[in-house]
Amino acid sequence: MGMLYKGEWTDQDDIIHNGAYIRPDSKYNGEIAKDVIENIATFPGRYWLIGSNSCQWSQRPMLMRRLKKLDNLIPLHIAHGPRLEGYAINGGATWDIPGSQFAICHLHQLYTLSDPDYTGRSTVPVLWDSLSQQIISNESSQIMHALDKVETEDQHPLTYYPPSLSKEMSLTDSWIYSGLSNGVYKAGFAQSQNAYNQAVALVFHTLDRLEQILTEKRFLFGPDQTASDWKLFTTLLRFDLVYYTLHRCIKRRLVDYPNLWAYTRDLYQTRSISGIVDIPTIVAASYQNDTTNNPHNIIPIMPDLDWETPHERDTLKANRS
Ligand SMILES: N[C@@H](CCC(=O)N[C@@H](CS)C(=O)NCC(=O)O)C(=O)O
Repeated sequence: MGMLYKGEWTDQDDIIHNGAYIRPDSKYNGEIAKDVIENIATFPGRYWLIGSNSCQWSQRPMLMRRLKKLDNLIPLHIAHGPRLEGYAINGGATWDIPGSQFAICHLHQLYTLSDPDYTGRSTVPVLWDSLSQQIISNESSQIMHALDKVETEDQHPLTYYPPSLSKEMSLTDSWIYSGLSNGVYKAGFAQSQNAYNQAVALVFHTLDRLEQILTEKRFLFGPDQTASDWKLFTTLLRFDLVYYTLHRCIKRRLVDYPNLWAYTRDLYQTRSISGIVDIPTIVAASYQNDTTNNPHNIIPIMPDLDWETPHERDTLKANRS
C-alpha cells in the first residue's frame, strides 16, 4: 500500500508481520485541544474533514458531523480515485488545499505539508486546519469525540458520550475494535492461513456476543444511541456488502443475526442521518479501493437487502443498561 518515509513516498509497507496485519497507531492521535473545539464553532470553514466512502473509520466523524449539525461549520472533502500513491485526493485530478496556494493529487501530500519529515501511513480521516496548514488529527475516534463537544446554538442538544457511561463505553469500544472493526481488516489483509483463521474466529465470536447483548437492549447501553453504537454501525453496515466477500468473512452474514440486522437498520433509519449513508457509493468505493483483493476493480452486484424494513426495536426502549 505504500507509506511516507521522512517525507518521501515509498512503496514499502510495515503492516504485515508473520502473515498477520498489524494496524499502526495513528500519528496525530491525541485528544483534540479545547481551543480547536471552540474554534470550530467560531470560525466556520476553518477546519476541514477529509474522508473516504470506502472507509468505516472516515464514516464515524462524517456521521457525527451530521448528528451534531456541524455541516455548515466543517466542510467535508471526499478523497477518492485510483490508488497510485496511497489515497488519491480528488479522483486523479488536483485539489486546492484549503487555505493554501498548493494543489495536490495524493493524500500523502497533505501529510508532508503538515510535516515535511513525516514518517508513517497517510490515512483518512483527517481533520485539517486551513489556517495553520496542519493536520489536527488523523484518528477517527478523537475527531468524533471532539465534534461531539462542539457547542453551537442550533446543534443537537444531546451528547453521544454521556459521562455516566464513559468507562463502560471505552471498554466496549475496545473489544468491538479488536474483535470486529479491526478484526475484519485482519481477516482481509492476512497473508497466512493461521492469521486469517484467528482473525475470523474473533470476528464471529464478537458478532455472537453483540447479538446476545442486543436481545435485550435497543442500543449497546440501553434506549439511547451513543458514539459506541455509531462506531459499530459503520462496520456492520459494510459487513454483508464488503467484508463478507472482499475480506472472506463468510461464516455468517449480518442478516443471519436477527438482532444485529434489526439494530443496524434502526441506526440506518435515524432521521437526522437520512440521505448521507449512500450504500452504492460506499460499495463501489470499497471494491475499487482494494487492488490487492480486487485487482480488476470489479464491483459486485449486491444482495437485495431492504434497509427500510421496519426494525421494531422501539419495544426494547424501556431497557436500561
Ligand atoms: N486508526 C485510524 C485508522 C484509519 C485508517 O486506517 N484508514 C484507512 C482507510 S479505511 C487508510 O487510510 N488507509 C491507508 C493506508 O493505510 O495507507 C482511525 O480510526 O482513524
